[in-house]
Amino acid sequence: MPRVRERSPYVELQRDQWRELRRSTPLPLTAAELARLRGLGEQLDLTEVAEVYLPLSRLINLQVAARQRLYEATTTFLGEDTHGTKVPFIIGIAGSVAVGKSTTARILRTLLARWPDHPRVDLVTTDGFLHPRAELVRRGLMHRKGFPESYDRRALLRFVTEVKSGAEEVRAPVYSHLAYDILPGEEQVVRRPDILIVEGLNVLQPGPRLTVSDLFDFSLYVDAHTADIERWYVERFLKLRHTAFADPASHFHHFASLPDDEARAEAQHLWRTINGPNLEENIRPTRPRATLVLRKDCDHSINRVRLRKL
Ligand SMILES: Nc1ncnc2c1ncn2[C@@H]1O[C@H](COP(=O)(O)OP(=O)(O)OP(=O)(O)O)[C@@H](O)[C@H]1O
Ligand SMILES: CC(C)(CO)[C@@H](O)C(=O)NCCC(=O)O
Repeated sequence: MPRVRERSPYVELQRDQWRELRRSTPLPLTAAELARLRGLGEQLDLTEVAEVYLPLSRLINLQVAARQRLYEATTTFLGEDTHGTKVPFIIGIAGSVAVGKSTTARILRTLLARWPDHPRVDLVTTDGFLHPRAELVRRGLMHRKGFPESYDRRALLRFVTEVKSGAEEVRAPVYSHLAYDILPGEEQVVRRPDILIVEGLNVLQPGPRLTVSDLFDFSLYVDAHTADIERWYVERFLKLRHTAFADPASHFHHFASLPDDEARAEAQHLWRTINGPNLEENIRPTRPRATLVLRKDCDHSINRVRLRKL
């Protein structure tokens, strides 16, 4: 049985306990589809989808229905009629750079969209809400990319508020890792999804005013030991030399021809000066706020789950 910590709002489950909670949820994904969703360096296989992501998909499906009933309770109280309106269910996914958030987000998006009750699932990453490079330079923030102040937090809050309010069309800016900048003129359009997933380093940050996390109906934190995440970051950087960095248009193209030891030193420098401090100072402190923490082992596999029950 799941172990319940006394006087704790959380319940911790080992993977073999968690996987039982899938019940009869079917696996609607093939190995080929999974390969397309898997990020560079991720190890995730169909067994992990079945054992970890299907129970999660079932839990969220139950919570979407419950959230709708809660919304209807408030409209009844106000003496209004919902006219069958559904409020988009908002999911936040937080965690360090290189922990595998974007793979988690893509898998979850695909699985949730296969339930007949909520087929329209959109995914946005907060990368699009980074200030453009010129603005970061102007504010002296080029070495703080990914820190809370490097984002246009007001624009992100406005975006999610509009989606949740049922706006017909809401637009988000688009970031490119290749350009290391926002792409001028490009946008992502979101049209009344049943579920919106918002993935980003700092999405669980609280604030003195309303923040985007206040609009989340469910949130996930992808967690691992810092030393493992640093290693994954450096290994990914080494691999990117042969893929993304090889493109002459890449901001990091000058790293493509670096030998292993020099590339490793560059990656470690970026980690130790930017991404590591951001994890310790800003990202990990938000972990207690997440509805669910997915804990990864040194080989990327998810071995433990912590659910906020209360
Ligand atoms: N400099 C880069 N050039 C090209 N692609 C990159 C670069 N950095 C990261 N990527 C790719 O972009 C994707 C998302 O990376 P990003 O840094 O936004 O998220 P992350 O949090 O580091 O990754 P993850 O999703 O693994 O947690 C990853 O699949 C990664 O391979
Ligand atoms: C765009 C972010 C902030 C988040 O995805 C990150 O990938 C980033 O660019 N961090 C800055 C340091 C680095 O290049 O890894």
